[in-house]
Amino acid sequence: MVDLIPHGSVKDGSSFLHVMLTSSTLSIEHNLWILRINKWTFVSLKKVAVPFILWLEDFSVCQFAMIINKQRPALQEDDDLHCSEKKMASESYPPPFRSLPDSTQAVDLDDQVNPVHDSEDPIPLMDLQSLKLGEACEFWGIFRLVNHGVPPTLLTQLREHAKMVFSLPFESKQSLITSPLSYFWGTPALTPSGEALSTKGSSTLQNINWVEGLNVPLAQLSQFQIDNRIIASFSLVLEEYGKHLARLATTIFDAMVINLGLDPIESKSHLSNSTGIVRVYRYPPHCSNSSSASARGMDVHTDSSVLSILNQDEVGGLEVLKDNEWFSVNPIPNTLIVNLGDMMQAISNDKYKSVKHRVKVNRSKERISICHFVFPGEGSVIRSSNYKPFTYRDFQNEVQQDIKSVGYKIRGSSLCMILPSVSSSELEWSPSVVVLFSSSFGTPLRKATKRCKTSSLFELEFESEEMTRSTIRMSEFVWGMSKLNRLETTWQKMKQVQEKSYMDKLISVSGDELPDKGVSVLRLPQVLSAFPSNRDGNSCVNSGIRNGGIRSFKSRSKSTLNWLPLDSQAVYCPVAVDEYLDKRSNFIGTAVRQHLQYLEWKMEFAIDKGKGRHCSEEQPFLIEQPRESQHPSYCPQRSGFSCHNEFIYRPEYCHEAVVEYYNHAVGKIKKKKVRKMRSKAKKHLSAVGWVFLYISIKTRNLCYNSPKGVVHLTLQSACTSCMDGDFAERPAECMYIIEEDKGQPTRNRIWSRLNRLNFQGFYTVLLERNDELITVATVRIFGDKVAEVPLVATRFQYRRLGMCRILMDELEKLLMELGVERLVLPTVPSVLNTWTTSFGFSKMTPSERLKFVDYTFLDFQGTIMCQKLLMKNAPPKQGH
Ligand SMILES: O=C(O)CCC(=O)C(=O)O
Ligand SMILES: [Fe+2]
Repeated sequence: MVDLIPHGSVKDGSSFLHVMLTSSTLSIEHNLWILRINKWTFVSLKKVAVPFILWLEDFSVCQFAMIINKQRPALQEDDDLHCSEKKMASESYPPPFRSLPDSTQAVDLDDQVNPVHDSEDPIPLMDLQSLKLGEACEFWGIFRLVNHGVPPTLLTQLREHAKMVFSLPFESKQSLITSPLSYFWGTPALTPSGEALSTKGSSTLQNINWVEGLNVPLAQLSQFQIDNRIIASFSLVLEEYGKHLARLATTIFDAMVINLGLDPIESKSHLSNSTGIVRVYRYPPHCSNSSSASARGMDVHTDSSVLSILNQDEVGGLEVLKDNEWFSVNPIPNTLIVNLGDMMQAISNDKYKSVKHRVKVNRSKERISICHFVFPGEGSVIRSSNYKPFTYRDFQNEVQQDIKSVGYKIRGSSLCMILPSVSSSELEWSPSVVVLFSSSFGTPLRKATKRCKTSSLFELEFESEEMTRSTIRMSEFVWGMSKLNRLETTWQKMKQVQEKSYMDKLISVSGDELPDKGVSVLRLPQVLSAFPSNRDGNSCVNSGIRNGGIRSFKSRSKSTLNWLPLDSQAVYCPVAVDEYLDKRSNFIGTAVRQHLQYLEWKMEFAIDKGKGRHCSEEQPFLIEQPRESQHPSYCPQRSGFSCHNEFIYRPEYCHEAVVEYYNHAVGKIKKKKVRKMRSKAKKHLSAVGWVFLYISIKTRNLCYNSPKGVVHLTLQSACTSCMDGDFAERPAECMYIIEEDKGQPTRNRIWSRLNRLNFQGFYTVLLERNDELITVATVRIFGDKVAEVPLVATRFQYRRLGMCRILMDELEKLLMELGVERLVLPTVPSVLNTWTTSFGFSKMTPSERLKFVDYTFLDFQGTIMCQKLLMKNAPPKQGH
């Protein structure tokens, strides 16, 4: 059945708007919201005004929403929605992840055995502007970063994009995600070309990691043309993100070099941002049960990187090991997690710690995380007294060997890492109390013959000819053991070997040395007790690390008042200063104070008079001090102004502000509202990629640079340009619509002066079966000359079943009955063929398009206009 529901039939005074949105920040599940809208279970604009996209491989890029001010859907329907969303999400998972057991029955056995401290957040907190790294790096190997300067909108946007990419059907992800990106699942262990290793051909899911991911080598992103629109737009956001993260990595690394007293010149090559890789992960929900209790999001590991910087969503699951205890790294909005990798440990000569961590999957919610890794530059040799000189490539080769043989990385087996540069003759050896066997060192190890009295080194005897003897550090010894324990076959082998009395004893060490507590290890405490307690050089006392970033100042007052330092928190928030100035108030709010504190202003107050005063060394009172170093990635090459003049606004999406400010410019708004609007409009411009530069710091006059680099000298001109600019110029999510006033139907307001943003006259065509919506299209008829169908969408589960054809056939019949000559629609290039070969459309030539220049068709950037003549087959007209 096809219903034609005219939007105009809504008579309650509610305004309605069709919103075409070309951005892709919402996940595909929002499809359902739209469908529900068309079922007249309306949602408020707030729910749907966020940009979204529907990607329909069969047809076209379709984006739409109809906004009507009505009640929220009933609760029951919400549940239904949740179920279908779940089902749909499940179809996007790799097949082994699709069964979603009942979460209420799940018992996490692991938790009982291996308790995790998650009541509070013990992870050291660090302010990028005043990094106090020592304790965090030495004892934790991980810290939480605040004041990092990455816009919160970018962090969220990235995760939303990621969600959408992961929501694509599993098969599409496999075929669409191509070089330089790669898609993997079941393991985070990849080859250098980004291919997953261990899930292939794996018959057992026992050791599978409950994760799927994208591997993104950042430096290559801009060199490849990505055809798929969702992935292409995701890669643009990733590029933007990568620039911020490169800035963070450099700042943190430089601070570490200073903290470690290393030579900054020599250390430079130990971190190369061109090596930056982003891994985007989705952890589907999973309930541990008896058959798959071992399934984890990610097994215990250390990162091979110099630094890893993590952006995680609100679900949580990351845990780190410290002093033999697991701690949850709780999700805290707008903070990033920095963890140190193996390379940093080596560079620091083991002073800093490459932290062991793992990810637990949530029972009912999927988790998104985005991890950025940086490595030493190609050929950069790491030299330190604990290790033989090696390059990252050497290390990586060893890691690849591990992955090939056992499916995961064993840090200690990397030979270049384990061979200390000290010569054996310098050490004082005693006979070893242990003898072990392991094939995990690449070459069969026969026994450990001697143990060093003064350090945790063993001398080993190998069975191979080319390497007969070597030394090994205790930790590597243990890693080797753990590796052994993970391999059932080796266990067998080991037993045989034992029987052959190749080994005298097996040893074990305490759990913190092992990558996984669950592995079975023979415990011989008496052997253990023979080892020195500092066997890994890592013994430490629990460190309660202080928050960084807050500088306290001594009073320099010469007045008779008793001036005391004001110790407020330092928070980067320039817009607070701007707002303060806009209001021209004498009241300095907390946010301003925090920002000034951040800029290292002197902050004092006098108790007896209840006064406060703020001044910086060089600047007069409350003059904003732009700091180039904070946001180098914002530094636009695109304008003639130098970037130290840049003024950074806290981005806040609010299209309405721009519209309002524009309306003010054309004289429609009262003056007193203007100040507030101005600041909001600027925030919005900032959120959609505009950059502000001071023309003169003294007068605080700004100029406004559009994302394409066009400079505007007034905010009015910037707002007008932002509203009226090309789709190409304007970021996609910038569609200037207005939200209904709360609960009150308001005037129908169309916010653009442009015809092509006129959304009146649309009809929604629905294909339903048994009250279930299958396909929808949006159609607008321009008299009998032409009709347009800018949007067609079929629900996931009904795709590729010819449903769109049924709807289009019915629609065409209907249009023909109405005497409409021609039907046009915009299509993305990749599905042009479908429309032309299966649906009888043809590409419109430029001259044909010109004939319709007065018709305000909705067409989207990157789409091709197609047309189909209807009247040639039209049945004779019936009298109306
Ligand atoms: O997803 C996470 O939270 C951590 C990922 C991780 O540890 C890794 O990619 O190495
Ligand atoms: Fe990791």
